[in-house]
Amino acid sequence: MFDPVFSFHNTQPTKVERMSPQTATPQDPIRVAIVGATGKMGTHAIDAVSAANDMELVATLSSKNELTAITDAKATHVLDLTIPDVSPNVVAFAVRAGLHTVIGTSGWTEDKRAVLQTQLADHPEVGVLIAPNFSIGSVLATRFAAQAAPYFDSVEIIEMHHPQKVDAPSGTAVRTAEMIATARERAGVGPSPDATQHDPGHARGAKIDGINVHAVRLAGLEAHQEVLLGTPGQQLVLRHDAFDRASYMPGVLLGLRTVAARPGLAYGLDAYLDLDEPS
Ligand SMILES: NC(=O)C1=CN([C@@H]2O[C@H](COP(=O)(O)OP(=O)(O)OC[C@H]3O[C@@H](n4cnc5c(N)ncnc54)[C@H](OP(=O)(O)O)[C@@H]3O)[C@@H](O)[C@H]2O)C=CC1
Ligand SMILES: O=C(O)C1=N[C@H](C(=O)O)C[C@H](O)C1
Repeated sequence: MFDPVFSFHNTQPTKVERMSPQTATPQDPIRVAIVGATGKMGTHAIDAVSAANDMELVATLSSKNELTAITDAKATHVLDLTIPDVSPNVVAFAVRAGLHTVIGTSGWTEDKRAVLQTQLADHPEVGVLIAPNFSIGSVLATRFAAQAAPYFDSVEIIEMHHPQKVDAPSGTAVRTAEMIATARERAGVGPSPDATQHDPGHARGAKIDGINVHAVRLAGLEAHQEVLLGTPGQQLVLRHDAFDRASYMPGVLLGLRTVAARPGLAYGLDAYLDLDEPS
């Protein structure tokens, strides 16, 4: 049944909506510490968490703070919006402290996720969400791309971002490539045809799980991605545009509201959404 607490549209649930059906008493507020609070995502997240009446913003950290500020503030949840080199350290601290953690930071490679799994094994009650993208449009575009990918000979990804972005390719592009590769492998579809033999400057992009990913950094852009799918005589283009960081905030709140009920590691916000598996 539809649960308003899990709705993308409901960024302001009332206390009544958050009552447990068993006890019919309001739940304690979610005590959130934001790490990376001075950043572009962090400043939006401060507003979103502060405006949510089922949450309390108890700590805001930047590179200048010790992580112990999180536990000093008695946070129950950590929202990590930092940089790829720092995020694993923040998350390891949070998991050790038994705090549910939502990660928006990019750069969570398979190796880093494996280390996190071992850390979580010692804290089985803790929930962690790695969300490469919090916006519903992007999550759906990635799912649609994975669904379509087995039906086309060729697939390539172009991600386009603002020039302040420190990592490439984007976490969203990596996740999209992984899901496309899995869907094609399950369907027994081989690699995209490509006669390229000489490419000393890597003009064909990075290969992520066998999928070519191209990264553009352009002043004036925010966060955009196209998945190009081609087969003789036709092309399908799946494009998502995030024009504003406000697009991520319903997903941030959904993650914070859900993570405690999902112990262990979830990868991708789609894990918290009721979506059909791509075929
Ligand atoms: N999942 C999603 O939907 C989205 C994810 N992102 C990702 O979120 C991350 C943050 O993006 P954005 O806000 O644009 O980045 P910014 O560069 O604007 O912010 C980075 C933040 O990290 C902080 N930071 C840096 N080093 C440390 C440290 N050692 N300890 C604690 N905090 C530190 C910075 O603090 P200080 O001010 O002190 O330097 C700053 O607050 C990126 O990985 C980005 O790709 C972005 C958009 C959407
Ligand atoms: O740095 C950004 O801006 C973004 N980062 C995330 C990523 O790496 O995919 C999400 C979105 O693309 C915006």
